Amino acid sequence: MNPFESNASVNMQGNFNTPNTHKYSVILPTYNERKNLPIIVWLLARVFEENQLAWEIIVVDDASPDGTQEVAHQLAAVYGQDKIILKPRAGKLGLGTAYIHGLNFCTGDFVIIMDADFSHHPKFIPQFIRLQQAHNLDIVTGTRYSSHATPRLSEARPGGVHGWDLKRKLVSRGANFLADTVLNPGVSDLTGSFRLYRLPVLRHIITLTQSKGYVFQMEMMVRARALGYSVGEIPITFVDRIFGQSKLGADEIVGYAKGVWSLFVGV
Ligand SMILES: Nc1nc2c(ncn2[C@@H]2O[C@H](COP(=O)(O)OP(=O)(O)O[C@H]3O[C@H](CO)[C@@H](O)[C@H](O)[C@@H]3O)[C@@H](O)[C@H]2O)c(=O)[nH]1
Ligand SMILES: [Mg+2]
Repeated sequence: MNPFESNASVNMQGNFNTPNTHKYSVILPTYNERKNLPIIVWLLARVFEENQLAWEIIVVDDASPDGTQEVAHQLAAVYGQDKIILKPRAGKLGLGTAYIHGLNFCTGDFVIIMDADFSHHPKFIPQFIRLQQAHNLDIVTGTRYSSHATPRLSEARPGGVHGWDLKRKLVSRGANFLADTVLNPGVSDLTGSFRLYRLPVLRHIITLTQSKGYVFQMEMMVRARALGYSVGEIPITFVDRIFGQSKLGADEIVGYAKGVWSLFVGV
């Protein structure tokens, strides 16, 4: 292992050694996240400021009836219009297209996509960034499972899930098992959506991706691997939301199986 790599992994938990002049854009898709948005924004701002990183958050709200957008406006007034950028849509158009929409407004060098309900804790972001920098990666993905990446690009400990019932755990495991077996992209958490992308890489993959809903994450990763982009994995603990409800329904599960099938036929 060269000294640069060993250095980088030793410092995975600490502060950055050299000034990081990159800018990080977070795309936060929201649907009825009025109670969660202020806290996730506060946590994100703290992580970025503590690590002296340039940042912005693009909130893509799909006309949430609970008043999420009013909260986003208030947050923009507090943190600055250049930091909290609300880019709403007229109705609930799905998670995949929310990322596509948000990406149009990102001005960073890297894009982080994550959920707004604390299932993806911002505390993991510095680890994503360190792994990306240590190996000049195109993508770093959070994993709730045991990493499939080479040990160099991951960590031995597995991630985890808290707060899901057995049915939801089986749906997630089954979805990953199905795509892993049929498409074999070599990434352990295909359905997870806590990821860091190099901006042009995300733009490239997103133009090829056809899915609209939750299946989007899986299709993005399968396409990234097929295109030869480098992917590292960071174990994360996914904690189910406290406020509000998941928007994953039976139609999304059917859409997922269809997505695996069309990639199998087409990739
Ligand atoms: N703008 C927009 N946002 C949406 C939509 N649907 C969901 N969201 C937002 O997307 C995030 C995730 O939605 P949840 O409803 O909380 O998803 P989940 O069931 O917890 O699913 C999680 O795990 C899945 C895999 O196991 C992931 O595929 C999914 O992305 C998410 O991480 C939340 O911030 C939610 O407000 C939509 O149609 N439009
Ligand atoms: Mg959730």
